[in-house]
Amino acid sequence: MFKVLVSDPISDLGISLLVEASDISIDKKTGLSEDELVQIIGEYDALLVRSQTRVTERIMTAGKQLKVIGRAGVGVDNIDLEAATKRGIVVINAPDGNTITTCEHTFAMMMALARHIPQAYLKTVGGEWDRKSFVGVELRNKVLGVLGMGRIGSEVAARAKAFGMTVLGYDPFLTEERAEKLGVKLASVEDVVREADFITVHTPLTPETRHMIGKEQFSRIKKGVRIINCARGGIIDELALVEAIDAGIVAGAAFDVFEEEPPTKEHPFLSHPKIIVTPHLGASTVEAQENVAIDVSEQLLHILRGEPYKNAVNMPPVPADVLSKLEPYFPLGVKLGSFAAQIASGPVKEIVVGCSGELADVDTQPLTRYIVQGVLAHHLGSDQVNAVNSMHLAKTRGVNIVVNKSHASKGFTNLVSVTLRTDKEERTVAGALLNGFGARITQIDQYPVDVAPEGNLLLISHNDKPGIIGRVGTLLGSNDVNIATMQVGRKLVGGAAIMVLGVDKAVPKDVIAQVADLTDLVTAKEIQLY
Ligand SMILES: NC(=O)c1ccc[n+]([C@@H]2O[C@H](COP(=O)([O-])OP(=O)(O)OC[C@H]3O[C@@H](n4cnc5c(N)ncnc54)[C@H](O)[C@@H]3O)[C@@H](O)[C@H]2O)c1
Ligand SMILES: O=C(O)[C@H](O)COP(=O)(O)O
Repeated sequence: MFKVLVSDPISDLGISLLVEASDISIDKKTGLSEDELVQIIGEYDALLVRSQTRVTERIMTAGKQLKVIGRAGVGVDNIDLEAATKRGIVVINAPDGNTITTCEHTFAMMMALARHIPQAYLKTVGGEWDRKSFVGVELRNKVLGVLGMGRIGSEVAARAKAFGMTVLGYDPFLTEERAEKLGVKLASVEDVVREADFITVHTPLTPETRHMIGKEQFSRIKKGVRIINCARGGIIDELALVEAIDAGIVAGAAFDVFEEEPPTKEHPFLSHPKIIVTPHLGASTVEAQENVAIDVSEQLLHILRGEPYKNAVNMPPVPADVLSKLEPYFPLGVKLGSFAAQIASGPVKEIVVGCSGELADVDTQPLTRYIVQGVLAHHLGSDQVNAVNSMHLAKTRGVNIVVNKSHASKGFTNLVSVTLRTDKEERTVAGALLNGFGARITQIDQYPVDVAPEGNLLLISHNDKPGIIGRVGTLLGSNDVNIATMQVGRKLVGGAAIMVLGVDKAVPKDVIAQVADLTDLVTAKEIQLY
């Protein structure tokens, strides 16, 4: 008999599959503290949660029998994935079940914002008949900017067209062809900021999307814009937004999510007349809750019964003999993928994985999964992509995967390479494991290099002229950026060259811009590998 603990409010109908299973016993105990969960988790084989329960390492350590954590919903930012993976606990989610519901909530918020419905309701039930203060705007003929064109963003775009809106879409994986299919104009964040009358965000919260609409964007944003966030708190800078509304730049905002949930009573959104809020209700419909609970219950049963399953967001099973040969290359694969994703511009269309040397004789499919994970995680969020779901995600986003194998490995025992083909360019990174030195990046595009793939790196392309290294060093030094390592690579004396600097901390964006402005510099790009 497997014991399942349900620790958040989850649809009864959705989990009826579990309730009716003869080999499952279910306990529902919601609203428990971490201490209370630690006390009881030891007797359970599975834990079923939404976003309220924070599944910490402490809880997992106490969960000696725990085999699976099921998230009835999309985001797994409340679950310590690393701790789960370390303990071999499979984490599964239900990414599709609440897409439509959240899309519809986005429209509910957009229309409530356009027509001041919450404010008008409050006055009316308070006994006032105020028909002057709440003149709204139509959606028809307005420009909607959608940042994040994944599951929810694409559904929002489709419905916006029915309202007669022009949709500008931005997503690192959105190609011209897909945009055309969706009836969306492919745009940049900058286009959206300058042109949109309504902006809605549908990305995960990642280092890249954090404050993607912040002070800087508000300084250029179209006057009178209205902003909606039904994705994750923190994608829009909350304080900068309040300032922009108070300055008369932004007309209003509708938020379902907050940087800190629940927000404190003093949070400026809660008393602002032009901001409407809901308490993270995006996924809260009868239908969505049934869908996600059914999805996650089905998978949970498969895992407990030792059957194949989908949507695991953490650990992939790899056969022991393959694992022993490939495992040392997994972290290198993720970093090569991430490095390539960070230097390539434009939507990725194809990932070409090269495995040469002794690896040519091994089934390198698991390694490919890690490389693809590295590429996708940069854009989709590291909590959403892992070696189990990376190939599936690449497929659903129309990214083609090609694997080339060869015994010729340029003097290395094994050489792993990643080439990204985008709409705009082709970029290559290769690496190897060197005896006594660990993982190294051995090639960036056509340049041979020797770089440890870790921490903050600065990749500079420049003309091979005397004095350039000194100018870069002086500029970074004067901005308190310490250079820990340096590598230069070139093909021809005096020709195009690259410089890879390892720096002790993240380099501020304005300093990178100053580096890029130096004479004989072509491009400067920061890469973070953790
Ligand atoms: N409010 C709620 O209750 C609720 C409900 C469901 C989902 N969500 C959240 O909504 C978000 C979207 O969910 P989804 O199911 O559509 O996810 P998804 O993975 O299908 O889509 C996210 C998209 O964001 C894109 N993206 C990543 N970085 C980007 C960037 N810098 N700029 C532009 N786009 C970028 C990705 O390429 C991807 O296509 C997630 O954060 C999810 O957790 C919230
Ligand atoms: O990521 C999600 O699925 C949503 O944020 C919904 O979260 P919830 O299940 O707590 O409503």
